[in-house]
Amino acid sequence: MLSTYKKKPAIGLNGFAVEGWSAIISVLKKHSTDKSTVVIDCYTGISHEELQTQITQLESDLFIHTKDLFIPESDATVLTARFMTDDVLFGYNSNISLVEYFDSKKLKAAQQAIQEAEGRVVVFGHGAQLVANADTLIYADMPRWEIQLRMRKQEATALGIDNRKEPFSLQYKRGLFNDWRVLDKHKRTIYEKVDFWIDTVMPQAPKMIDRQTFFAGMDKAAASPFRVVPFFDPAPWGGQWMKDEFDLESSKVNYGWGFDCVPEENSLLLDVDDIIFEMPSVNLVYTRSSALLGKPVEARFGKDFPIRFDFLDTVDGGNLSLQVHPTTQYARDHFGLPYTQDESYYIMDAKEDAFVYLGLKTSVDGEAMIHELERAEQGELVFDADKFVNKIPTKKHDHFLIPAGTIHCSGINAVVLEISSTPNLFTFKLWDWQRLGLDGKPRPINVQRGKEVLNLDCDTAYTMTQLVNDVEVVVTGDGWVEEKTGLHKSEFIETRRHTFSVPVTHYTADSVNVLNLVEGEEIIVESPTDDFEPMIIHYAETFIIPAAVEAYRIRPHGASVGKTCMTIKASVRI
Ligand SMILES: O=P(O)(O)OC[C@H]1O[C@@H](O)[C@@H](O)[C@@H](O)[C@@H]1O
Repeated sequence: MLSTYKKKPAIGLNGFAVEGWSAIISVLKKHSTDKSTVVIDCYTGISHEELQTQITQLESDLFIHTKDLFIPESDATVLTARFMTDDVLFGYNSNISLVEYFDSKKLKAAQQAIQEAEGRVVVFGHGAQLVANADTLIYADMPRWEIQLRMRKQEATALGIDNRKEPFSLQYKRGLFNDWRVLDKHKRTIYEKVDFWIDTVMPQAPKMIDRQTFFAGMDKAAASPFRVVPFFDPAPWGGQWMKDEFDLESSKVNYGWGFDCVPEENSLLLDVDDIIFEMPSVNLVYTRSSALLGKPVEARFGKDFPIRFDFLDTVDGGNLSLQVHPTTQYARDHFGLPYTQDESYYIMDAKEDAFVYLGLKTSVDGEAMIHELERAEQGELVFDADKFVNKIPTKKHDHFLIPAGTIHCSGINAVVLEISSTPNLFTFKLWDWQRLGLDGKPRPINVQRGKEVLNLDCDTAYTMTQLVNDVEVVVTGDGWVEEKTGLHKSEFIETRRHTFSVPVTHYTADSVNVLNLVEGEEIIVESPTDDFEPMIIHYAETFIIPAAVEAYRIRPHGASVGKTCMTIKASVRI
């Protein structure tokens, strides 16, 4: 099948961009005099070797790598121990500042040496900006998805610690709970000062843009519909649907995950006069939060993008683990999360035998179920999910609402579009069907945590009335219908489904909108007042409308003209 799904969406603009190390070095040489201080700060995941080799071409009289000014690894381990915890999966959100990684004596000595230096000074590494007043400040950034790939290949060192030999889950835990928080906090303070941004996602094929181009990209993205770059990953339960539908690499055994809108992990592409510059999309959230999120959303969530869209493909795969997510208070107490992992499953596609496990059967003895789960965790019995949990047949366009604390999982042969709050690691697996993870080992089960958050009052009646297809028509017009499909009243996301064969006008109403074309081949998103360039969207593509857009119009386009299309739209309840 010919796929129309675009895997590399980019925001087009004119500006300054160069590619290749020799072009980058020559721009930097021109930009800095022989007596100036050039500072190259960076995120984790970059190749320190590649960068350092190239930077030495700047011919400095004094070269400082911040790793030589850091506290020893053993001290960095102690510094972060409280946030890393002993749990194999979960840490606690760190509040460490980057400056705490520096040995204060070494830092002072370096600053003294810089003052006394006569020629060009180059400072490179994490936190380089904290060492010297830069005449030229460069930032080598890296999207989190690429960092994860490099962690798996043991190519990414952590902040102040070389943990490449650790299992991926521990490397990721350190990134998520500590390093990325520390580095993001620092990056948020220097956006306005950075003269040049370097993209080294493709080894030995770097790109560089300047400050004006960076902000022009941010301004354009915050004022028009845009997409982030989706990424796909296999899973123990992964399926075959996305492979065909999105034309993914056929040699992979399966694809379970499709992350289509997780701005803290996805990339954003700027197409600067045909040079494609890749950066973490969270840069947009950090620099243009009020235009993107909307002021009331920013007031509540700060610079967090609160909505996540992703696909879970189990077609010819397996059941997800039977699981539950922490309540808000549990997530605060145990992980330092400001809000928890509330979810919903919108069914994109389903085979005849597809189903979802959701909520407890009426009259189930919750304590007895937990006891059996505990015994199953010990390998003493095979847990009989059907005895305790509602197994609900599902079809295309069903919407299941999954507030935290609800026992759930999608079964085999479905394609779920998860429309959820952003946190996505906080899954307490209760039962994993005696299956191994992709690494050949059983995945960690968390009945002990799960039993503390399970909502035992969520029985069949509650599930069927409150969590399954709680759909209400909001308004209809000639050729279109708008329905409210969720989420549950205890979740902060509102979802509206539009079924239409004619143009429909939408209003952001002070909240970022995230949409997906769940039916139909192609639509076009336009500004009723010509404020942004029209954007074409294909089946299953997720797209983001910044709150500042205010009004936008969607109509069937191309092959879909005259046909009925459907979008699902998520926004934050204000
Ligand atoms: O945890 P597994 O079994 O891989 O399930 C896959 C995923 O299911 C979804 O519902 C989410 O809750 C994820 O957080 C979870 O990880």
